[in-house]
Amino acid sequence: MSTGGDSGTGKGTRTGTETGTSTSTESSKKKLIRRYLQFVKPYWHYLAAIVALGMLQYVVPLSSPWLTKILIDDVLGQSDSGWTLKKVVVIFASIYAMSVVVSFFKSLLTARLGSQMVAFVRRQVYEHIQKMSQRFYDNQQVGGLLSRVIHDVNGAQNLVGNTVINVLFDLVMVIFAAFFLFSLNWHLALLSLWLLPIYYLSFTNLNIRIRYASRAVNRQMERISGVLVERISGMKVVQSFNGEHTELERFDKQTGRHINHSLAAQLLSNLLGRISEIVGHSGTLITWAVGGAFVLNGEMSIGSLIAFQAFLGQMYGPIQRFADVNVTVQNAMTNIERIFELLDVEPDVRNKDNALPLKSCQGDIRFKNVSFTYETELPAPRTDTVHNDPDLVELQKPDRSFYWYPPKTNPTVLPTTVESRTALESISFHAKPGQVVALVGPSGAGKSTLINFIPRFYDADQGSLYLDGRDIKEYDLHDLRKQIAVVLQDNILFSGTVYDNIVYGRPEASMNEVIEAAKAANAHDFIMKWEKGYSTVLGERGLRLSGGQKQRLAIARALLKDPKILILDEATSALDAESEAVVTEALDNLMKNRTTFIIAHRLATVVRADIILVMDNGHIAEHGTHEQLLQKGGLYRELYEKQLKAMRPEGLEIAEVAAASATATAAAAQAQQPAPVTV
Ligand SMILES: Nc1ncnc2c1ncn2[C@@H]1O[C@H](COP(=O)(O)OP(=O)(O)OP(=O)(O)O)[C@@H](O)[C@H]1O
Repeated sequence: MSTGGDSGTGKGTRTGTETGTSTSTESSKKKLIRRYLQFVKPYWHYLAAIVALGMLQYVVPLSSPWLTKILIDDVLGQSDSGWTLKKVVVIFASIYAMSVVVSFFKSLLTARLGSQMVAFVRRQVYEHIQKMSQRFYDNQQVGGLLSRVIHDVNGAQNLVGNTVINVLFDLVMVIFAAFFLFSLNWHLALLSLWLLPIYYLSFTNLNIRIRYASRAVNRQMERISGVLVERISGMKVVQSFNGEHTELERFDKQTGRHINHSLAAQLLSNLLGRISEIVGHSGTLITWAVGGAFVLNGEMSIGSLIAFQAFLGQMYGPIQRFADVNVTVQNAMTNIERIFELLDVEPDVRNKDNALPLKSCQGDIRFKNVSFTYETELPAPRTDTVHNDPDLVELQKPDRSFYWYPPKTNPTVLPTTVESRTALESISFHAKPGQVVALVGPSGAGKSTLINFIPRFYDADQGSLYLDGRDIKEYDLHDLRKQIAVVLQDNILFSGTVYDNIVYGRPEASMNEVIEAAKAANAHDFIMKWEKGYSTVLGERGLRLSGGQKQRLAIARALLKDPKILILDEATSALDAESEAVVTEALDNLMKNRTTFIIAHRLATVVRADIILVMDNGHIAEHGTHEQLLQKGGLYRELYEKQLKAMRPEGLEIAEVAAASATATAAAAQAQQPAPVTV
């Protein structure tokens, strides 16, 4: 076991690997925003229109103080400047009307920009995670991933949401307001704005803490969804062990932490808002006191003072609004960080640049010195808590010093440990086209791991795999997988109709081909017994079907694909005798003329296999045909006798069971002469 990671110095050191959603090396806020803008780029025309409308919208707050000044000094003060009450009111009315129309369209476009961008980003994230190998999924909780695809993508949208965009316009207005303030009375402007640097320092120093709290909020949300998805899918286990109370307690604890982090962010933001309020009020007080004195001394007109106050409001108003929406902004920034963290993880099973197309193949498979180690990345156990709770809060905090400059807010890397487990060591064998390779051996021996290399669910750490004499990594991954069908023990059927599930094997297949495949898989008859036949809708993961029915649909799906290579986890143990017979027949149909790798559970399969690989502790302990291995008297014979013993009815000797089993499989065995084993 080795440890890695960073204990929270704020330096993102790990780059993307598939062992986890490691932290992006993109560090600065600017880079983050620049990357984020790539998401906005396809919708630049919306953005341009929003900016144009935003500019128009600010005609109201910018022109109102001037018009008010004119109203007070020129119209009500009855100067002879040519302004009339009617003129001023008409201009006010036109500006207000324009503002309403502009606001309407701006909100409409902002909403459109947000929702289209969300769909675009979500698609990119989904496309990316589909490219990931199993190594990536080994280290992920489904709910955690969901949280990124749904929650973080939604949050990231807030950066182009109405409130935030308004704040950006507000900031532009601050510049205009400052200009008008200085042009009205620069002495007063300097006096009323001197508190701004204090606000800036408070802002930068509180902001980093808000960002850290937001990160903790999002990570905690990821944990909550991870556990929720796991527990909801395993509700049967929860209920059967009366685990509801414990689960609720855990949920309360997790959501409690989420609330605490959210409240911390809110509190900090609130504090910032109030500091900005104090600064704003102080500016206003100074203006009334000093500006009032100026008016009394005749150095300033009443209209100018009122206009000055209005512009000052437009200066401090946006600053305060920004402090208030800062939580949303910081949260959106951490959502974006988390999306990039995911997008930066490079898939470790990739297509070569000039990969060979593979239209058809013979199905000749050779493993040469293949070794593999699983690496599981886990959160480092905490040592500083009483309960050592695995999903406990963040360790990362900004260091405590007060910054006299804007502090860096690089994402931190959570400390992790990597557990390594060698699953296969130096595996070599050769399966000729059409041969059946049976994998037998004790639990945990490495049988499932071995078959995962053929469709490249994983790539071997050492050694190579050859298909028709070429390294499989040279072939186009998509083409390679077209040649292979996988039927697993726990076959997953998707929500949809029976037809949808079978045609998934080859989407361009005709209805007749689907029916033929279902017939060969012994599934047609039970499908036709249902009122809606092939249009019957299956529940999530095909829950409405029995184990045998599910398996036969999965076999039909594989048959429709018509692959040259077949991978089977032959699970018939859960089936009753009748189902086993029909599933066995379906499997036999499926295996015809294909190179088949089968994790064999039934004696009949093992006996008939061309090559039996007896796996033990990541090695091939023995190999050969059934007879050869029996004669050898090693691990295979031991396993074989154990299985016979388990099958033995009361009072029957092992030899008699073996004879019965041999008779049962004799016909099939005769049809298929064992081929010489080449290992
Ligand atoms: N995703 C994984 N991450 C870490 N270790 C794993 C993973 N999958 C399997 N292992 C480990 O690799 C070893 C081989 O497992 P594998 O599933 O290949 O065995 P198996 O022979 O198929 O067992 P079984 O017959 O019980 O299914 C075991 O020690 C197992 O704990």
